Amino acid sequence: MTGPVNLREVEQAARALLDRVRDDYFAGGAQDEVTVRGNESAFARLALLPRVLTGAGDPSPEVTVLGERVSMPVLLAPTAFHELAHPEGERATARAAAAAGTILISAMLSTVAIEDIAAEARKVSSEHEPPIWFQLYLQPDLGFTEAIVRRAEAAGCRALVVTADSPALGRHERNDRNDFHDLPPGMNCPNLREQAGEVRNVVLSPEISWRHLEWLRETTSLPILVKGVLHPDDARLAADHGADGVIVSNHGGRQLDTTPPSIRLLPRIADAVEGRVPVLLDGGVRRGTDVVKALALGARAVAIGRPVVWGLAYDGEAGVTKVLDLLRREIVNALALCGYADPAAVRRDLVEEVSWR
Ligand SMILES: Cc1cc2nc3c(=O)[nH]c(=O)nc-3n(C[C@H](O)[C@H](O)[C@H](O)COP(=O)(O)O)c2cc1C
Ligand SMILES: CCCCCCC(=O)C(=O)O
Repeated sequence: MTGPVNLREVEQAARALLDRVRDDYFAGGAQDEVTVRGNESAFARLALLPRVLTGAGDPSPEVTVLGERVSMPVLLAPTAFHELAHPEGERATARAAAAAGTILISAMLSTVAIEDIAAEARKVSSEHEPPIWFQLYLQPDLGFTEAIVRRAEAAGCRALVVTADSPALGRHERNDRNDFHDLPPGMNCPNLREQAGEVRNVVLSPEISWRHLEWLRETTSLPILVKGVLHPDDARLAADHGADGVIVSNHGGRQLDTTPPSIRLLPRIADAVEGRVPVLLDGGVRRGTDVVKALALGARAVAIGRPVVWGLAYDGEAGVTKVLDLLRREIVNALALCGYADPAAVRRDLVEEVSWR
């Protein structure tokens, strides 16, 4: 294998290529970045306790998420502004996700229109429609929210992911230091056509509530997932309000700093929803063993954010493909070493708190 052999090496290679302002935007988090660091280090504080002589056979990492058969329990988390990482932006990401056979959660704040992202993904396979979900910041202007939902539906998106952890923007001191508050000239967000493509016209409002989710439930027949759930009661409320899934996420430590690492909250949330809806997780996933730990603790699948943009910055479509390929191989290897063939069969007793550190 030439080039990076794991996601950390892709990160290093990408970050060496990015200028300071873009690197800070992608890598950074809120305030002291306690949660950014915690998301990753929490995985290392969980140990794997493998079973032996299970005769499980060759692992297949395929899973089903909301009725979607995907090649592995890893989705691409929504991340904004891919043209900051590579000139092809979300076009390259969409092709890599489609080729890898997994779900791209396309950000509302993409630098390529959702129609063009979907068209790009379709170029990869004429046999089946590549699965794309659309991430939404619910806007107080429901007319605008409805218009963008209709665009996502018409583009063929198969689920909506409502980001619920953003009643305000987290305080990113790196961006303040770099005076980075807007996209560079020539870049915009074409999903915000009615808002002149301007990010500054997006409203992150503390008035958004469960009532808005109810409104969305009545407005669309697409499955809805609520992303950014950290409290078990909110996971229950999401299911009560008609959500079809929850994503345990602290936004990669970019919103409220000092929230717990998402993997720490996963078991409580899985217990709270009692199997009513699938639970997904993102934040700090960098290894196949991280994925297997999340499965054991109750996730149907995980999503990765920064590794995708780092893959994109490293080598465009090929870089994202590399990230997904590396992770897929690691998952197969981790499953085999743990004594499992089927990701859906992984049980909670595979994971233990580290007590020897
Ligand atoms: C550069 C960047 C941009 C992001 N943009 C969005 C976004 O537009 N909408 C959203 O819901 N989450 C966004 N996120 C959060 C991710 O969806 C995800 O929760 C987080 O990146 C997972 O952590 P990880 O980067 O450690 O994998 C963004 C994250 C990053 C790093
Ligand atoms: C005014 C909205 C800015 C959101 C930026 C995208 C995001 O969620 C992130 O960078 O994190």
